[in-house]
Amino acid sequence: MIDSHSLAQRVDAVFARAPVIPVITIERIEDALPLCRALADNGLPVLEVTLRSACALNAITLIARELPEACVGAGTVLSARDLDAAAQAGAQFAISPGATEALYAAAAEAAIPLIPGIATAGELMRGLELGWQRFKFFPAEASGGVAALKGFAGPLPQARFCPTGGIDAARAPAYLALPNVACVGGSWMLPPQAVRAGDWARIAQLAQAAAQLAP
Ligand SMILES: O=C(O)C(=O)C[C@H](O)[C@H](O)COP(=O)(O)O
Repeated sequence: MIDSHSLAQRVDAVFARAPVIPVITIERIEDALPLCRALADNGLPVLEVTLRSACALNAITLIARELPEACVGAGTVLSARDLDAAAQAGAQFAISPGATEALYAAAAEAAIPLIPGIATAGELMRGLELGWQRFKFFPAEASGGVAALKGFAGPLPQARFCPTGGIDAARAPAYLALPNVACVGGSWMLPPQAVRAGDWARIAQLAQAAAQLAP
């Protein structure tokens, strides 16, 4: 059985560091440090590096070693194997778009906290039943957005969320104003053309604006 209170505290310590968690897919390992520096040095120290590219685990290792002031986590954690690989690589937390029984079972034994994804009240109830209280709400906009989170707060007030999916600078403040939202995730500060061009100044500027978002 997991220690529900301490798990929530560990996740809250991550969530408290910034209002926005950038969701980063690193296609070229040489981008990892300059890209993550542009984010971390401009107010976004919590980084979700998705396991969606070949170099993702190497990027996590590099960021964990070279940017100790950042807090790097693994995103797109879909299985027990992904969770183990993320922890081995040096990720400080793991985050998933959804959750399965196998993933919850592995997470109960893992060295790093898992932030499971939920989109419905039933999925949320299952996570709460297993002792989780902090979740990713994904895909946020498509799953009812701010109204859905307001709905969860009535019967299930102990749950707090990092909504992600379809959120941008314009939509983020309405989420951040909700009492059951700790922070939001998104990729809007990483326009693909800026990443491809290595335009770290542009990313730094968007990161600064995101870091200033608050309810
Ligand atoms: O890879 C995962 O684990 C995901 O859950 C997907 C990401 O969270 C979204 O791709 C980010 O959302 P956007 O800001 O809409 O780009």
